[in-house]
Amino acid sequence: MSSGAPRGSGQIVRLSRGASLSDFADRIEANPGSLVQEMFNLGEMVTATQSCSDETLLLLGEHLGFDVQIVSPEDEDRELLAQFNIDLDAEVAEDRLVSRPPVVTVMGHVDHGKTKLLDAIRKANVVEGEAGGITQHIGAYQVHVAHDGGERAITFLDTPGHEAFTAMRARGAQVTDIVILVVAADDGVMPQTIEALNHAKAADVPIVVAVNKIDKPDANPDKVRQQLTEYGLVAEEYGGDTMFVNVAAKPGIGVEELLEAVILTADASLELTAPIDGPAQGVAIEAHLDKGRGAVATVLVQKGTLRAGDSIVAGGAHGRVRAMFDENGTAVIEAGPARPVLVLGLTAVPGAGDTFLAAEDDRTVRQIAEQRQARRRAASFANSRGRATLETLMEQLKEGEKTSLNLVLKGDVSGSVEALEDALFKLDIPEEIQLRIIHRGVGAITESDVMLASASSEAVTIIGFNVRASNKVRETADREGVEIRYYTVIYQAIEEIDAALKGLLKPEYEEVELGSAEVREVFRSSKVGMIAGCIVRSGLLRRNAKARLLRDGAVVADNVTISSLKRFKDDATEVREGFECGLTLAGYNNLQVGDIIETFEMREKPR
Ligand SMILES: Nc1nc2c(ncn2[C@@H]2O[C@H](COP(=O)(O)OP(=O)(O)OP(=O)(O)O)[C@@H](O)[C@H]2O)c(=O)[nH]1
Repeated sequence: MSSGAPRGSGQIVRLSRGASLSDFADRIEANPGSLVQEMFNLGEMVTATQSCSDETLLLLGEHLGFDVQIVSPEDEDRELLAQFNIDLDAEVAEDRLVSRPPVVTVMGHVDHGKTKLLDAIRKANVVEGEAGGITQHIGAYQVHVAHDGGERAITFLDTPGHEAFTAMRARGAQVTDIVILVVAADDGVMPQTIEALNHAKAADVPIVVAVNKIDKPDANPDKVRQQLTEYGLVAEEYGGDTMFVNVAAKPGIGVEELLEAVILTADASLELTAPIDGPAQGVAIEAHLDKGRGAVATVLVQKGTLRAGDSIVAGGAHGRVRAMFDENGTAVIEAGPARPVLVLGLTAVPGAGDTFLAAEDDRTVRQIAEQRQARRRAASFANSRGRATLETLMEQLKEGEKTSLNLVLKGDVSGSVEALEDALFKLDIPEEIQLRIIHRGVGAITESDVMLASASSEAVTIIGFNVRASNKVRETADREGVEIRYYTVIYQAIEEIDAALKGLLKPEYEEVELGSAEVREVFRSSKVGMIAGCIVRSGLLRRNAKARLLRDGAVVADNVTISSLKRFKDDATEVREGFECGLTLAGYNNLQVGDIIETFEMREKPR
């Protein structure tokens, strides 16, 4: 059956990855309907505006006699940069290369000690002797270790876990050189150990195994070595080529040996060099909007040197580097390869995994950013055309065809939102359920998020990852019947959403908010540390209750306890709305005026 679609004789048709039949029709000056008909004849039901797989586009091209070439987003970006005479992959003369530190990501099963290990490594920054200095979380940090009579640097990405790793890879950013796979010696190899290992293998990244918690009485480090041989990781002492190091992150045992193993692995299997001169290139690791400082992004320089004052573009954001800081909050004026720095001066928040580069002038970076934004808008428009609209979805729901879980994702940094989204789409979702992310963003949960959710359908849940909603927004949510759930651990969010999807969600405890207070004054006491003078804004505060601390709508401390509570000079067990009080938080000593203290209790949830 002929449908009137034109036939080619081998002409090249370039299509963006995920193009629709309509896009294809545009290129060959055909009627989109004719291509739908052709696909139907080939046995596939595809609508004109739906985003197509590579296979579909290639199949149709072959059938019609066109040489379809699918252009990946990375290729498109290369072509865009070429217009500005920028070539990210330009060959650099051997004598212009310098060796650079390895970049390491820590992965492993939940609770096996990734975070503790990252902390221990930070503290073991032996050469610079920064002990006592307070390092800030900027998404990455560098340590210096003594090696072979000299000094070597190692860069750590300090968002542990493979979610962030895969989210970056999904954007085409290959950042990690070495993976430290943490396995708790008392627990052994667990499902996420294998997952992490597979991610590292898929990315062709060498692994160093940190056998952790060897201080525990039931630790069995040899068993870990044995278990991992089944997955192709054979310890050197067993004749293999993977370095295993016994550590105990909590008391800080074996950290130097582990760092030594990282250096040895880098030297044995990688040639880590990069040009140090020329405009900087690299990857944005995480970014967020700061009330006072605007867009704040941590970038990892991969080539060249980034300098204060440089014009840069990161994803669709551009600007001039107003100031740069390292993980100790110290201002830096230049950053070479493998150096992570926090950058101020971008006009917008880039995504985690977005490439960044410095260019000649403001105009170039602005034009690159604008073109990227335009391309993204076009791509997301194409996607939304392909997806069912909310109306069609609601019709389906009414007809009982499909159930859907609609989510709005809000997080403190773009990396966490992406990691969450990525992990969500990897869930094994029952067929009759649709999972939709109707909106995602960085920052506190706002009135407009709630309105968006309530306008959509009944089944919208807002997920706050390390961010909260203000009392006012919460009231709106209650009124509109919009559910808001808060998480601080990706794994936990995923687990609960997974359970919700499968209709199994029956948490035994729920958080019941007691009240909130605003910090009006802070003072230090040599005896009890930091005291906050507060006014209770809603509900009540109770001594020994759990609390979390919010600053500009973001959670800065969670799960702390109100350790003392006073009205004037007297100890109080409770202080109610409208009253002033003084309090201290156990485990948190950096209170600031304007901070909001939210307190809550865990209560058994009625079934
Ligand atoms: N005894 C002992 N406990 C440890 C050690 N390392 C970590 N822990 C404990 O193990 C628990 C989990 O450690 P984390 O560092 O939070 O583990 P994680 O892998 O980052 O966990 P997730 O973020 O939940 O995936 C904490 O209670 C730590 O105190 C260790 O070397 N020895």
